Amino acid sequence: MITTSALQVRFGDTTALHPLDLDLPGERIYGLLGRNGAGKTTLLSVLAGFRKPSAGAVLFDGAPVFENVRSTSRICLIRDDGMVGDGTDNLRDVLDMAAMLRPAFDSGYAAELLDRFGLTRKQRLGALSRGQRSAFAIVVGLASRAPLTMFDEAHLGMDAANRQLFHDELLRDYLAHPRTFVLSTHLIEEQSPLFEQVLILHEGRLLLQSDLDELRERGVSVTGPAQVVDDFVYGLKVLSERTLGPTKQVTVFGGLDDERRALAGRYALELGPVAVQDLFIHLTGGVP
Ligand SMILES: Nc1ncnc2c1ncn2[C@@H]1O[C@H](COP(=O)(O)OP(=O)(O)OP(=O)(O)O)[C@@H](O)[C@H]1O
Repeated sequence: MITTSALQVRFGDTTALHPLDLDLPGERIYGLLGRNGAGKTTLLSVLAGFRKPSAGAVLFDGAPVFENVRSTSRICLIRDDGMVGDGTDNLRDVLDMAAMLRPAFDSGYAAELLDRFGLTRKQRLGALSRGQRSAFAIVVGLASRAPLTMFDEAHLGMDAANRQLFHDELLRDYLAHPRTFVLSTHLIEEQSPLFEQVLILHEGRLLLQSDLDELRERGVSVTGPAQVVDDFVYGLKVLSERTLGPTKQVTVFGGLDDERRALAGRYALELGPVAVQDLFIHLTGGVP
């Protein structure tokens, strides 16, 4: 369980995090979303004990995090630069070091993942491509089996197949070894199926904490013949529209009452869950 109380981070005149009270029960997968500069990296850094808060507290399973080795050995933050060691180290050295520092590190699992990402232990960290560096950082993050594992845009540069492998492995290993994951991402549609809960930070404040299912019920997608859809959504709050030939899909904010649902049935319109990305853009102020 992670708890923050009145957690604040300031950089000179900039307040990156306004007093923040969070309660994140353990053994869940959290998605951390926010526009550029919203405070995601700052939050993850203080949760991991990399940075001292300007005020307030962070507790992991009831114990403070900053300068507390007992807590930090159980927390793993993979940063967006993917640098999990010194550039001159080869991957074997980095894995050996991680195994030494992290009580739950599984070297066999790391070897298996390394192989699946097409990496070898002899490669030098500094000589990996951007996507390979991210893949290696993910190997370290997953094999650490840290009770709190956080990935800050860890997929940067990875191709679609490797991102899929990351998502599949994360889910598989989470089910086999339940622990808490926090994933910060801008790939909202791609990663949201992984999330049990979504946190949205906006301008250094927690705008929303919601189960994914509840979030998706905040809107509806309506699909059908363009003119029928336009008539149906008249007067509703439209978040986005997509047209494909004669077919149109419109995302509306808010639920539909029984009368409107019956009407949709009568006109054979297809109703579906809302795209999290559409909601996110709406909730964080729309397209500039
Ligand atoms: N070292 C720093 N010195 C000064 N200001 C900083 C520093 N790090 C972050 N900030 C500021 O704090 C705010 C939050 O930054 P942060 O990196 O946490 O955002 P983010 O949500 O991770 O953004 P992005 O999605 O662009 O990575 C921004 O206004 C940023 O300019």
